[in-house]
Amino acid sequence: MNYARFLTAVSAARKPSAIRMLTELQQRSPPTMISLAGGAPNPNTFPFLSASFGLKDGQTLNFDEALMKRALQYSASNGIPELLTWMKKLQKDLHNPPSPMDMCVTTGSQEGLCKLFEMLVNPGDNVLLDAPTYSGTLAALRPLGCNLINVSSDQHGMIPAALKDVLSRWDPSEVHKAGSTTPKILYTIPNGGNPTGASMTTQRKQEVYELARQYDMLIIEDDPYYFLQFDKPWAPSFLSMDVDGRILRTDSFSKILSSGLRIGFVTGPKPLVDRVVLHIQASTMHTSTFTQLMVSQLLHSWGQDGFLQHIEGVIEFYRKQRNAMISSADKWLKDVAEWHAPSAGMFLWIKLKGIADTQQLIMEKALEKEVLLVPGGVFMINSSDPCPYVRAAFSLSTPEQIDEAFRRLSSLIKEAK
Ligand SMILES: Cc1ncc(COP(=O)(O)O)c(CNc2cc3ccccc3n(O)c2=O)c1O
Repeated sequence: MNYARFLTAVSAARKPSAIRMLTELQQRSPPTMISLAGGAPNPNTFPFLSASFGLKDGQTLNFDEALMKRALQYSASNGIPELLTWMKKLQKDLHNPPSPMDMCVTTGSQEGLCKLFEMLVNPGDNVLLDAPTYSGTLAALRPLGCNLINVSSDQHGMIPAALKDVLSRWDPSEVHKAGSTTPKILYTIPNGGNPTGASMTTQRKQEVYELARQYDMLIIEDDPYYFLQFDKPWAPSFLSMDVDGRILRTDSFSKILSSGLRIGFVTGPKPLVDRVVLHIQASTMHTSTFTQLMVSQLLHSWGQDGFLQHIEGVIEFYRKQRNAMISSADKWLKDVAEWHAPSAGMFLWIKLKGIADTQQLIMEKALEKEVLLVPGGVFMINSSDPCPYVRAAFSLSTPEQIDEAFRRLSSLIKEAK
C-alpha cells in the first residue's frame, strides 16, 4: 500500500532525532564502545538502589542494582526490546496478521490514538466513526478540525449497510484523485464498546474491511476491551483479516494489568508505526522505562499461558459485575429504561424512557440522589444534541452498591416524569 497519501504534512515532515539515533546506536554497540555522545545522566547519582514487587500469586519481581539503573534511564522510543518482543509474539499468536506488522509501546492507548490521529487527520478531512464513541477519542479528534461523520451502529457494532450508504456519496474510482474528499480513516471500538458495550460481529468486520478496501481507507481498531470478552472464542480482530496492511490497532494493559502504569501499544504497517515513533521521539521520547521493565519482568515470569490465565480471572470478575448490573437493571429499571446486556467490556448503555435528554437529570437530579452516571451527550459527535442515554460502568462499584444506585436512578426517573 502507498501510505504517503494518508500522512499529514506535519507527520511527513518528521525526521529521526539525531540524539535518539545515537542513543539507540549506543545501546546496540558492544560494551567495548566508549561513548561520549549521549547526554544521558549518570545513574550512579540516582537515589534509588533497588525495588521488589510482591505479586498476588506469591511471586516477587526484583529490580537489583543493575536493573534499577536501567529502569531509571532513557530507553528506545519504540519501547524496550524485551517488552516489544513479548507483545509481538502475543499479537502473532492471537491475531496471526496476514500482512507484515510492526509495533511500538505508547503511554496508554490514549497516546497511541492521539498520535495516530495527528499523523493521519488534516483540517477538513472526513473521518468516519460509529457514535456514540469514547469521549477521549472525540477530545483528540475535535481540535484537528476534521469533519466527523457518524456511521449508524447497534448492539452488534457498526452497520455495514450504513457505512456503504455513507460512502456512496463518493466514487471509489476517484479516491486517489487530487483534492478527493473521500474519507481516508475509519475509527471503531470493536469489542465492549465505550460507551455502548457493543461488540462487532465477525461478519460485520469482514464487510466493513471490504468497504475499506474498496475506498482505500485505513481502519483504526481501538480495542482496549479485547481481553474483556466474556465468551469464547474471542472475536477475530480486524488485524487478523488485514491482507492489505490497512489496520492500525491500539491495545492497552489498562483494563487487565494496570491503568496507572500507562502501557499501551500501536500495531500496524511499519511505515506508519515509524511515523508514530518519530512523533514519540519529539514528544515524550519514550514511555517510562521503569513501568515497561516492571510489566516486561511480569510477562516474562508469567509466560503467555500465565498471562492468559490472569486474563481469565479478570474476565470472571467483570462477568460477575456485568451479571449483577443486569440483574439490578431488571429489578429496578425495566419499566423506565431499555438496554442490551454487553458481552464484553465494563459499560452498560441505558436508554431512559420518556426523557429526551439526560444531561440535566444526571448533572443535577442524580447528584442530589447521590448516584453518578455519565450523560450520553458526552459521547456524541455533537455533544449538544439531546441524548436519552446514560453510561453506567460496572467496573468499580460492588453488586450491592450497583443495586442501590439503580434503586436511586429508578426513583429519580419516576420523579422526573
Ligand atoms: C475505547 C477506549 N480507548 C482508549 C482508552 C484509553 O485507555 P488507556 O489505554 O488507559 O489510555 C479508553 C479508556 N476509557 C476511559 C478512561 C478513563 C480514565 C479515567 C477516568 C475515566 C475514564 N473513562 O470513563 C473511560 O472510559 C477507552 O475506553
